[in-house]
Parts: sequence; structure tokens; C-alpha cells
Amino acid sequence: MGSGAVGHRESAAANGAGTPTGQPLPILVHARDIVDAYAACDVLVLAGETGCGKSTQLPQILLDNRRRTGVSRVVITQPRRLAAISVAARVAHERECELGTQVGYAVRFENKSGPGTQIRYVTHGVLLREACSSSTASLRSQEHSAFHLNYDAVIIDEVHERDLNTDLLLGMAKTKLLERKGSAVAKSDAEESFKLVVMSATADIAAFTDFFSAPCRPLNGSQRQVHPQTPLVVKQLIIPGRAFPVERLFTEEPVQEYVNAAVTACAQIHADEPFPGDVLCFLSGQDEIDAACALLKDHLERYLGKKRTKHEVLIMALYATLAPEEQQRAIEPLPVEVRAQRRKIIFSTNVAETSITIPGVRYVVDSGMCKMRVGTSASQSSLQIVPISRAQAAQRAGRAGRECAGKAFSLYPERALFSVMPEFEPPEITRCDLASAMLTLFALGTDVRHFDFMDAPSAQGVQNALELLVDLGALDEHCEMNAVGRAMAALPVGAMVGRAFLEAMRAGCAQSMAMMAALLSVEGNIYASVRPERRAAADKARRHEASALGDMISVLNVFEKYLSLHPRERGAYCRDLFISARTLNAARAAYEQLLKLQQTRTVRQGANALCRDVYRAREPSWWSEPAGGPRPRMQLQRCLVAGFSRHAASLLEAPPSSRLSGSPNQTAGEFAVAPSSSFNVRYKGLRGGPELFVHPSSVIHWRRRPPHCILYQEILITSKLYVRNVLEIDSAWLDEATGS
Ligand SMILES: Nc1ncnc2c1ncn2[C@@H]1O[C@H](COP(=O)(O)OP(=O)(O)OP(=O)(O)O)[C@@H](O)[C@H]1O
Repeated sequence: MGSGAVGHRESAAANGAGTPTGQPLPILVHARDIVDAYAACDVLVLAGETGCGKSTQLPQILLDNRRRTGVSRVVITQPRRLAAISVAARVAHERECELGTQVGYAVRFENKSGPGTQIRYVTHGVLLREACSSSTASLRSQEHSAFHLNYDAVIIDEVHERDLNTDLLLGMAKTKLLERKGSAVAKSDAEESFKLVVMSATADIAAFTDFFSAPCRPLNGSQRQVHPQTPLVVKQLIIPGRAFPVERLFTEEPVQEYVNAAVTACAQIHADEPFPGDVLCFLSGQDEIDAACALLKDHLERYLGKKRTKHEVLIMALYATLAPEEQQRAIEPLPVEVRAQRRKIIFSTNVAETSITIPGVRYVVDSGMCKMRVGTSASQSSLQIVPISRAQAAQRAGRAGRECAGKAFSLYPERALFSVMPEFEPPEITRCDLASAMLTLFALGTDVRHFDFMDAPSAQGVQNALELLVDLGALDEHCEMNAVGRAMAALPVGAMVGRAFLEAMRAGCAQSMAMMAALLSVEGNIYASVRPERRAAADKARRHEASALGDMISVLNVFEKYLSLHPRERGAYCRDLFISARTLNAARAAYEQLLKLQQTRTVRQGANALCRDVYRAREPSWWSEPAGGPRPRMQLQRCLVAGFSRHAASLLEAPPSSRLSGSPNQTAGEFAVAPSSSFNVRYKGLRGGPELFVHPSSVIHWRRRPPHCILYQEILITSKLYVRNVLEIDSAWLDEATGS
């Protein structure tokens, strides 16, 4: 291929890199412009309509034109694991190679790529961890940032989502590129010569262009310049045209009950719109999706009759925690021969919002709502159901026009796009607990105050995170990272879980805590969602393994039993207990990784330093077992307290019929026959804040008496502030752990 010519694989065309109608994807028409722009810049900001071919084609264009681009190894990030896996599978198919060879993927706890992989799809988090883990050498140097990536091209896809990891990647990559430009030393190795592409269908491309064109702007406004800064060459490219039009329809007025409205809309589409054409309906979370599946089934059976419903409609759910086989079933097309009389209706969270193509989908129903994590302090961090942004609405609608013209039915009036929805969702860095992000930065040798954020976190957010990290012992009183902090940063779990893990290493219960930490860190519920008619059976089965100490210990019981079984028996165990085999399998991978990490020097040094530094002022015997020997699980509970003390709450009042329990370990086995009235039992966070209620899914509701003091993993805000994944504790342990 001569200079200026743009390569295009025969195989890609043969395997569907074009549209089903045979016309090339818009991005392929502009391949030459892309190659030219990429060759001439440090950072390429690329925008193009949903479905124009960015995620699947761009890495291939760069690779197939390597003589001009110099790209022989490219990494491309996706916000979610489902997208990383499914797009990698599609590209492997287009390039006629086995997934994991030339084209592969890596998501947390799962790697399907090898040394020969040239196109690697990863989640943002995986790329960040890769950059950090190869940073040790650089940390010794004060001259350069410790951001190392062994790729020629780094593509950050769906950059409009602006999750925490994306923002860290953007800042680190910019600093690295500026350092390279300013450095007099010529670099020859690949990691020093990567170029960056950021892309999306719905990003504010001017903001990205400005960010990369500007010199480093540290958070504290200081003029810290390691090298004289030669500005980066930033090119902006907009790919015009979309593969297929999408007609967007809106309601006249806002709907009151959007789950019911979504079900009605799906039923109406089924009745009125021609076949073939599957429906993808966006709701905010698993509970809503389960309810919608059941409602739609009832609705269709009433109007069509059981037999016709069964024959004509396949109702499916799609969310992050679903077993991979079920996710696969939801996204794979119906056989061609049944498409003329059969329709798939998929209720999904935003896992299907960006990047992925669900073949067969022609209609989208958008509730306009999503779940978002908010709260800049760890104790107040919560999941809330909020209106989506205009960018998300466009992404959702875009799922209808992937293979042919489609329709998107929005369950909100058109005016809500401007009166209710923000243009973009607020970057996670401006609304979330920053502790884990700061650990990453400190581990990279970057003081957060010197970091070049695209959008600065609030001063309060930074303060909250620093305080938490000091409380957890990760930073000393001068905010310098110590051995405990370095160990916490090396663990692929949140800061609080990491601290509990180190505590357990010190206390001699690391194996159980590795299981617990894995369970607290995997995405998704251990308990699979159950149809209403099976709920009683599921409750009965689950109660068998449940602990009155709470949800954390109950799932640990289940996990221990699962691991003790022969792999052949595990499937049946999960089915009998209505447990998600996929989540437990992911937890097993995480558990094994944590056991390995526990042996590493950094982590061992962190656990040793706990005694030396963090507990130096305490009685040396405070950790010793109480007279009468250890009580079951007590060690573990106390270690969890050390990590989660900010998530402690005490009972405000007991229901009239209940007496307060005494010591937590005297309550085991005290389950009532039916769930208690404790749904209304109120708790108050020990650090203040609003009243909290235990989530209805908690085993705490099976107890005769609610516990006096609890820890929780997270807050979920729906009609009330619910705490989820609850553990009973003794309030005295809090004083021990916090040294008060
Ligand atoms: N798994 C698949 N099955 C069938 N067609 C697919 C599949 N994946 C992609 N395509 C086709 O390739 C086109 C481009 O997909 P791609 O994901 O590259 O687009 P994109 O520009 O990244 O979209 P978005 O901005 O929505 O992520 C789709 O519109 C669709 O026609």
C-alpha cells in the first residue's frame, strides 16, 4: 500500500463490516481522512453518529494502515464489560480470527487476549490498572508521570460517559503526552509513543479539544511544569452520516408510572408495528425490569391468550448481573425463519445503551430514567433513580437504527429533553466519593492537587476523600501515602474493602476475608431475581444458608459452600438456592486473585505496617480473642468494622413487639417464621445524616428482633433511603477500630 492509499480488509467486508443492505458503514467512507488526521496529531477527537462504525471499525482502520499510522497494537476502552466482550466478538468475527488471538478483550477478573493480540477491547478500569501496575519504575523518577501503556494507539470510546476511570485516564494520558513532547530525550519504545483517540456519538467535542490543547492545569492552580510545555497537536474529526434513520416519538405529557407505561408501549408496538422487529426497552434497574417482565406477560396473556403469547413474544431481561449465557440469549438474534411471526422484547438497564448492537432490534422504548451513584462522601454515597441526559437519550434511540431504519418511543414529552434533562450526565468525578480514585493517583506518585482534571472535583469531595484515606490509615497526617495505602491501591477493590482485607491479614482470617472482599466487589447480586410465583420457594431455600448476623455473612455461607462443592455440583446448588452462578463464578475469580495478591510484597508490607503505624497507640492486646475463645465470624465482623466504620448505623427505635438483641452472636438462629415488621425499623448513621431503612431484600427482616447496630455496604435511594448488604456489629468494636 503506497503512502496516501487507505487499506481496507477483504475479510471485513466479507464478514459484515458493511450494513446488512450492503452499503459501507459511514466511517469506512472516511477512512482516508481518519488516517491522515491520526498521522498528523497527538490526540484525535472523533465524533460520529451512533452506529456509524466507530467502535468496531476505527481500531481496524488504524491497524490496517499501519504504514501510515504506525499502529500495530491498539487498545480500545468501553465503559462496561458486556460492550467490551460483545464488540470484541464482533470484530474477531469480521477479521475471521478466534476471539483471544488477534482480537481479544480483558475485563475485570477475565482476560481473553494474549501476547499476539493486536486489537484489545478493555473496560476503562482495566486500562487504568494496567497503567498503574507498570508504574513502579517511573515512581522512582520525579521527572515523569508514572503512566505506562504498552500500545501504539489508545482509544477511549464512549468518552461522553465521563466515569471516574475515564477522567483519570484522560488526565494521565494528557500529562504523559505533554511530558513526552517537552522532554529533550528521544523515546523509542512503544509505550512512550502512543497516540490518543477519544470518541463518542454524543460528546462535547469542543470541550475535549480545549482540554487537550491547553497546557497542564493542576487542580490547585499552581504552575507546576515539569518540562517546558509544547502544546499537543489535537485534531477534531466529525464523521457525517448515520447508517439508518431513527424516527423519534414522544408522549404528549409526562407519564406518571413509567414502568407501567413502558409495558403498555411494548404491548402496543407488538400489536401495531410490522414484523420483523424486536423491541429494546430501557428501565433503570433490575427490580423494575423483573416487574416489567411479569407485567408484560400478564398483559399479553390477557389480550392474546396464553398460547399466542408463548408463540409470538419472547420476553427477556438484560442487566449487568445476569448470567453471561442469559445476556447472550438476550442479545442474540431470533432464527431467521421465525422472525416473521415472533418478536423479542428485551427490558434492559443502560448496559445496552452504548456500543452494543442487538441484531433484530428495530424499536426502542425509553423510560428516560437511570440509576446514578451520587454523594461525595463514602458515608453518604448512594444510588438514585434520576432522569437521563440528552446524550443518553440519543444513545438509547440510536440502538433502533443499527441494521435498518427504526423507531424510538420516548416515555416523556419532547420538551423534557431541554426542560428536565441535562445535556450530558455530570462527570462522576464531580458527584462521587473520590477515595479509590485518589488512592490510584497517590500510587502513581501524583498528588491529587497537581492533577490535571478535565472537570475539577469539588473541594469538599477532595476533602472527604482525603479524610477517609487518613481514617483508613492509607495516608499519614501529612497526606503522604504510606505502606498501608500502597497495599490498598494494589488491591482491585474499593478503599474500604481493601482496608478490611489488610486488617484480616493481620488478624489471621485473610482467607475468609478474601472471600468476603470478592463478594463485596463483584458486580451484581448473588441472589438471582426470581419470578413472583417462585419467591416463596426461593426464600425457603435461601434461608437454609442465611445467617442472622446479616446479608454479608449469609452470602459468605453460600460462597463457602459453593467453593467446597465439586465443580460439577455447583450448577445444581445455584439452581436450588436461586443463586446467580455467574456472580459466584466471578467472585471465585476475584477470590483467587486476592489470595495471590495477599502473597505480594506490597500487600504484605501494608498488613504489617498496620500494627506498626496505625495501631501503635493502642493496647497491643486489643485484637486478642475474648475469654472463652473466638465466636464464629466475630473476627471477620471486627475486620469489616475497621474498613466500613463510616457505614455504621444504630437503631433509632424498635417495633413495639421486639426487644433489642444483646451481643450479636447471641442472635444467631433467631429467625422468625415470616418476615418481621422491621421493614419500618429506622436506623441513623453514626456520623449523622438522614434516617435509613433496611432494604426489603435483607435477611435482617427474617429476624425476630432487629440488630442494635449495623454496617451496610451501600445506600439505595428509591421511595426511602435503603441500606443494602447489612451486617450486625457490636458498637464497642467501632470505638476499638477508630481508636476513640
Ligand atoms: N454484533 C453485531 N451484529 C450485527 N451487526 C453489528 C454488530 N455489531 C456491529 N454491527 C453493525 O456495525 C455497525 C457499527 O457498529 P459500531 O459499534 O462500530 O458503531 P458505533 O459508531 O461505535 O456506534 P455507537 O456510537 O452506538 O457505539 C452497527 O450499526 C451495525 O450495523
